[in-house]
Amino acid sequence: MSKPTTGDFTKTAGWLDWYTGPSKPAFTLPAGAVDAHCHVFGPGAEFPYAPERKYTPCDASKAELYALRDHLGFARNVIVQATCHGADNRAMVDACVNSGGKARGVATVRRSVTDEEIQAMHDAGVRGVRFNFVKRLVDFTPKDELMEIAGRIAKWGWHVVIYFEAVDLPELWDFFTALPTTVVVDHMGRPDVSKPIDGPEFELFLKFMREHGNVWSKVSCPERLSVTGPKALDGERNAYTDVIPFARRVVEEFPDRVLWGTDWPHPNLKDHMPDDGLLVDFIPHIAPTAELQQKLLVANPMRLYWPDEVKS
Ligand SMILES: O=C(O)c1cc(C(=O)O)oc(=O)c1
Repeated sequence: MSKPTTGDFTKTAGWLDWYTGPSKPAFTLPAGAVDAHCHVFGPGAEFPYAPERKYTPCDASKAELYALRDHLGFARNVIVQATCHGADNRAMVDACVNSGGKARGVATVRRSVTDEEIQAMHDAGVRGVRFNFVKRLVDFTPKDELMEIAGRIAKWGWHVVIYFEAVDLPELWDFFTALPTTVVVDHMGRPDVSKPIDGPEFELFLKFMREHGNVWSKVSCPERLSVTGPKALDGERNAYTDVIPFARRVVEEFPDRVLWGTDWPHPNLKDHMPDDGLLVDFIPHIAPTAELQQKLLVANPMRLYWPDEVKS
């Protein structure tokens, strides 16, 4: 792949561009595998970044995303609205519409969104909204506004994707458990993997899933969560070993409510940019059997995003 462009925007200082030469995974993805968490950025010249954004990325276009999908062996993508586009969903919607039915989307909307706009996004392939509670990424939105949005999108059968950090779960608990839809947690609720897996923080996350059958989790982003590495670079096929017990625990306890995604183009990484092929090789460490892999990569995302294509 060629080097990422940036258009007229100036990238955030220290920005790490996505990796242009991903390896072929050694792990063969099951047929029909879905990369259930990835983004597009711009291109800024066509889809400008939002004025309220907290970072300015390099561009990551739909064509580059489709090329990565094919290279890694995925059949489909779920494209999650990135915060650098605010509530302007045009880049994400454009990437869904032009995918030939191979992409679904998750949008960010404000209270002012109209039913007609929701319907148009639904027709384009959007199936959820994202509520973000990570303070470095977004300004605060009142919970009553979010609850109103959740109530409205439920009519389209959409779900709510939530992004938060583990330390904030106690404070957000009552709001999350009151949501009326399926709720999908980004990146396992960002556990601190240097803390014990049986400690109170991760235990609270497991209790959240255990006591609420509508809560799903993405077991993604080991490259963000890992403290000890090793990094998914230079052929390393045993990367991010400190994240494995956490992700595997979630996959094994809740095999029917987990999703996996590359998180390409990996916004805001500070330390290194992983080789996406080696990230795919992380999957069998957290989903060690063919049955778990089939659920994580095919059956679960198909049930949530392409239910019409699932034989009952
Ligand atoms: O941790 C992050 O920085 C991050 C940012 C975004 C976004 O800006 O939308 O999405 C993610 O999945 C992760």
